[in-house]
Amino acid sequence: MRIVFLNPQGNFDRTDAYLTEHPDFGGQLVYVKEVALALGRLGVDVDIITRRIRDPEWQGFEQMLDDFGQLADRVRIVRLPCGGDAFLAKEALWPHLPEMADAIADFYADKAPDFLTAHYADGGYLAVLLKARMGLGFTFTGHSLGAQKLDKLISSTGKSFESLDDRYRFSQRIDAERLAMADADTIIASTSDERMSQYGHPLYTGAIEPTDDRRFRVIPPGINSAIFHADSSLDERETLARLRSGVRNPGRPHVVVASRLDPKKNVAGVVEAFCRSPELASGADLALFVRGVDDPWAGIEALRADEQAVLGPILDRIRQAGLIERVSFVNARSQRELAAGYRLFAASGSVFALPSLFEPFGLAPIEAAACGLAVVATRNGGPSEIFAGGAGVLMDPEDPEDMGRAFLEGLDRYPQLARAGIERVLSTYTWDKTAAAYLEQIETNRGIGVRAMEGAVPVLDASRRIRAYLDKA
Ligand SMILES: O=c1ccn([C@@H]2O[C@H](COP(=O)(O)OP(=O)(O)O[C@H]3O[C@H](CO)[C@@H](O)[C@H](O)[C@H]3O)[C@@H](O)[C@H]2O)c(=O)[nH]1
Ligand SMILES: O=P(O)(O)OC[C@H]1O[C@](O)(CO)[C@@H](O)[C@@H]1O
Repeated sequence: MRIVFLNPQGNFDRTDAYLTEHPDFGGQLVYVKEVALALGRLGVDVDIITRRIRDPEWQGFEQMLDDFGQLADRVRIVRLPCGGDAFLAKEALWPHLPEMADAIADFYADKAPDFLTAHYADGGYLAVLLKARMGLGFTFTGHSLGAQKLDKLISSTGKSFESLDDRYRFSQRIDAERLAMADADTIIASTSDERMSQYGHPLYTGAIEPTDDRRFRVIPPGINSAIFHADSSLDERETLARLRSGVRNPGRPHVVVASRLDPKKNVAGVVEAFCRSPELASGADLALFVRGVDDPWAGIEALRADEQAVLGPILDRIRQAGLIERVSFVNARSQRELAAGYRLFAASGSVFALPSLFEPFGLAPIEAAACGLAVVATRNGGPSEIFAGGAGVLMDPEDPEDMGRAFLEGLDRYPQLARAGIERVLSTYTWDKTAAAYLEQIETNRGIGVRAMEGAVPVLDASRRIRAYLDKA
């Protein structure tokens, strides 16, 4: 059997060269790669279809056919044209997806694959186009849906829909999501909370009914336990020395943050909570993993403009609070270094903070928990289900007082939380389980036959629907 993963946004290479360096290279990439590799281990042939990029700034994505090396001989990376050679942000891909659908149909002209799995709104839209054209069934995994992002950006920035739409293309994204939800054979959600609350958003009414059991399958993602584990005995001395060199007070417990510098990840919220709580600042230091710069106090020009726009005010706030000596910056260059850094901080009883305004699932906190950190996470989204029953502490990411309280509780109860977190992650979140569940679902779907598509694929434009929703709200 050959299963295709549709993830047009680009990237995928043997060395994970740009993981988390660009805003479009995050957890979804890790997810697609890990599930694809795990399906390969189950004996399935897998193609990850993605954008071909020929850009001197983003080298390594030029070849059409590639793979992940000897350990994954069943998994191919297939890079096809979509909107020219230059790297493009995901929001710029919409007009080019029909071109990519043509290229995919040509690529499989001699032998069609057996099933598609589509990722994010853009992969979902591609699947809708391919199903109409090639009669292939598909699963849709949203990863993150536009409606929640729109809500949070409107409430946190006060910007108009028009200006946000201009930047984030919600009109295209939300329509693409609606089409993918309506047309998918199965929608894969990471948690029941994601299924009910995210797919239940009023902007998806009419496209999907979240209580319809026939349309959903909840499949939790996983962690790579060869990387994220609590055994520090194998960590390389040089890596540890480099990571430790950025830490001002290595023996103290820390509040650790490792998120992309994206406003919705709300790193500034943790900094605000830390600066406001003398009790917290007297009991712990703050450690911020910021990839791409060793010492931000010496300058942040190496970061992209949008990252500088997030980090600049954070530095100002720390300076203004007189807490420079209490904040460490760590530059982890890969997931292996990130995991070694987590273990370093776990040794001093530290907590991992996930302060996102909204987090659809959250691989970062389960990876941190597997390395022995106690988790304090946003109550908005997946973490409320992942860490239910006391495996972590939940907080309101928009309330610095509540965040301060949650961090103190996490530090105070470190031994118990760290133990409960590891148990929860190891018993529930493995990529092999994720892949086995995908395979089972795909085999079931193939047995049933492909759901018929109703009507033609319309032009993507949800702007009237979104305006009507916002007027009502
Ligand atoms: O310096 C770093 C920091 C992070 N990471 C990795 O980046 C990923 C981040 O993933 P996640 O915490 O899940 O966040 P997003 O990148 O925002 O991923 C999206 O997609 C994920 C998979 O569906 C969901 O879990 C998220 O909620 C959703 O926002 C993790 O695997 C990290 O190990 C690195 O490799 N290096
Ligand atoms: O902020 P958004 O657009 O909801 O994006 C979240 C998505 O962004 C990415 O980080 C990059 O596309 C994905 O990994 C994730 O699914």
